[in-house]
Amino acid sequence: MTHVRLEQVSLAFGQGTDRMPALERVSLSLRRNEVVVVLGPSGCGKTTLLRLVAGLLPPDEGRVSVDDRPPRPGADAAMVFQSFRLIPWKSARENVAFALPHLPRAEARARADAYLDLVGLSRFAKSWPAQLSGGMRQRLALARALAAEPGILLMDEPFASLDAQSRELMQIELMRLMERRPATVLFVTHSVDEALIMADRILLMSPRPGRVVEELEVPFPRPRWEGDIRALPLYAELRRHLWDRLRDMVLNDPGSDFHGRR
Ligand SMILES: Nc1ncnc2c1ncn2[C@@H]1O[C@H](COP(=O)(O)OP(=O)(O)OP(=O)(O)O)[C@@H](O)[C@H]1O
Repeated sequence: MTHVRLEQVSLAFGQGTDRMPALERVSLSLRRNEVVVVLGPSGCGKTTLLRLVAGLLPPDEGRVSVDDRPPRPGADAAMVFQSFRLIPWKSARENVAFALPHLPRAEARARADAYLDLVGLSRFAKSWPAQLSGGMRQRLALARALAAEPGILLMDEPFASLDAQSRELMQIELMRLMERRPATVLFVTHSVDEALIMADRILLMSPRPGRVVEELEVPFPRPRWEGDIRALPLYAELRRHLWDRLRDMVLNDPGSDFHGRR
């Protein structure tokens, strides 16, 4: 049942007296096909956490495992970034096919087309990234990640650079995609609303060093795009609670620009 596990993971960056702990004794487990959102202020180690799960960084202490084995970089998980990271001189189809180097070319193109169709970009297979809107580029980045058919999707503030409307539409799009192609999702955001809309479970992290300070099951039924869960009294209550905790963390963090401001 447990897909991803971190046990007492600590990690520091830098050397000697400049050494700074980024994560301290972080333990968590993700169930298969669960959507877990990591919410926390800047610098609390959210991106570092994703890189550990991807197997791109080894922990200094503790253990990271995927299906009880060390994570295999590039094989267990695919990442989606805020900055899209598309190749500007390749078409949409080629951008997706590029993520499938192990497949024969014709098969990679066919798989790319299937995933472009899944995210509603079939008509734009031959377009360059620069010809697409921000929301379309993010859908393309999502198609590229999904085309590798990963068991784990690691999403680093994927919708943060989109306008408010595209962001809400992409949240719904991702939820719909996850119903058709389930994956274990670890999703990083600064947005309390995004966390409450997307998550089965929210992990709240504190900064310097990053620790998981609270775990919250999000009880709203799915699908969440039918009706507006934001109108529910429980939504307002959870939102308030998360905001209060985030604000206190930032105001009490000597490393924050907002330290001490009330
Ligand atoms: N390669 C690195 N070398 C040195 N320090 C690093 C490195 N990567 C991260 N850090 C430091 O580790 C801490 C955690 O960084 P991380 O990027 O994981 O935080 P984050 O929560 O994702 O931040 P943000 O919300 O601002 O993106 C920060 O203090 C950061 O400066």
